[in-house]
Amino acid sequence: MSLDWIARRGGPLRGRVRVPGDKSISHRAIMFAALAEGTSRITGFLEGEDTRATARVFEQLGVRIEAASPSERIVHGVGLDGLRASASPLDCGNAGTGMRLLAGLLAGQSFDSVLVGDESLSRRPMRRVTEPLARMGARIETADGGLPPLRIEGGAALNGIDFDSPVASAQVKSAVLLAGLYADGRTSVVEPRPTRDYTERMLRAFGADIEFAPGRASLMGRPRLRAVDVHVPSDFSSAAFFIVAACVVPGSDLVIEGVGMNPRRTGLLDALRLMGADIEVGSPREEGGEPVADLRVRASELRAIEVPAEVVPDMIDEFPALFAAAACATGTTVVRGAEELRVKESDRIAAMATALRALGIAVTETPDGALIQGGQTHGGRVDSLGDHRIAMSLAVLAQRAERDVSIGDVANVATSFPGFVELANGSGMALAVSRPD
Ligand SMILES: O=C(O)C1=C[C@@H](OP(=O)(O)O)[C@@H](O)[C@H](O)C1
Ligand SMILES: C=C(OP(=O)(O)O)C(=O)O
Repeated sequence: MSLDWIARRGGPLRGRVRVPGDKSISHRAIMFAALAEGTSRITGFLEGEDTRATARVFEQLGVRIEAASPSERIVHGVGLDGLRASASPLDCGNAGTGMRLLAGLLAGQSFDSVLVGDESLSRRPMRRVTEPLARMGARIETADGGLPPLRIEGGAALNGIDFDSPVASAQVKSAVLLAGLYADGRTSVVEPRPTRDYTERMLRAFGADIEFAPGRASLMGRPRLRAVDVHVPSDFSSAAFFIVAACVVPGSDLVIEGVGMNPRRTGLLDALRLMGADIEVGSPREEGGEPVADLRVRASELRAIEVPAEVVPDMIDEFPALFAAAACATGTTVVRGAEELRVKESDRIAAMATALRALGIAVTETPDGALIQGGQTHGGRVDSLGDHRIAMSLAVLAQRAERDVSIGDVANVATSFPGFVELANGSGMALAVSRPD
């Protein structure tokens, strides 16, 4: 069913909010708990469509998972060799993370599997994982052009490799490491720039023999994984929409509680501070082995910047929100080295450039980024192209628009951020849901 929003200038953002659990950690918690021996309890689990799809896949593979209460899962692990074949294809929905990590994990099984996804996922490149996995001995067939579905042949004998990844991607690194769990010997990955390290941290917590440092990881095959409880912190990428909204809506003073602050995720804070944002990191602490904090954000006048290349992977999912901030800043913000944005749920450079222009903001696209000239946002009709992060970023920008902004095709916000509309309205934004047909 098609779903639109009508967003308009709201009041200042005030009070305290808590956003849902981290998507990357929730996917991995289900996967590693399923492969462990014993029962793991996951709290703070993201009740999003992406992570629920991953849980359903493991149920199809014979793992019993109880939804004890909202945001809680009890996973009855089956051990490294306990998964069973599924008679039907495994549907990863909209989730690149789900499909790419599962490709590595299923390459080491004794049975065949087929991974499918929705229309958006079916357009996303999979050779970046199937090529290194083939070097390990995996047998995976893609559709033409290296696209899903993925047909994975079971029974392949995998060997560990030294993989020099050409792309800074936690999904690629993780796919190789997950296949490495089933490989003979050691599997090592080196990255061109460090990416999020949840796979490494969690595999260690589950008992794997793994060494890692920013930009590199190395694990021994055939470990014995033992159940542990996982607490999932709030997702920095979901907090990002509230951070930017509170920066740009005059008079705002908002606290976002319990936000995951893994340094491989917080590049947006660096970028916004360079732009003159007023963001305080309060009560830094550790929860479930991850740094978390309460962020207090007050409105300020933002200035354009050139986003430093080294923070790009640390804010890869935050660029749509940064584009919204740049549209409200004085001067021209320059983004480079972010070509990965073109292969996300949508081409996020093109999607944001088109939408911003429709709202009166001058944007020049480049192959690996954009130049965004801050200015007054008009009203109008824009399309999120079914991309959750584009939809939420445009809703934030609309808080500074002269007139109503109608945002098309927003249903996929449920993949990463169930309850966004209610939380946004509760904090002071103005967002109404409409069903055009
Ligand atoms: O490993 C992960 O959980 C993710 C890695 C990133 O993708 P890439 O690995 O393609 O950069 C990110 O964009 C995605 O939202 C989640
Ligand atoms: C890119 C994203 O996720 P995935 O790759 O898992 O679809 C995202 O959530 O922004």
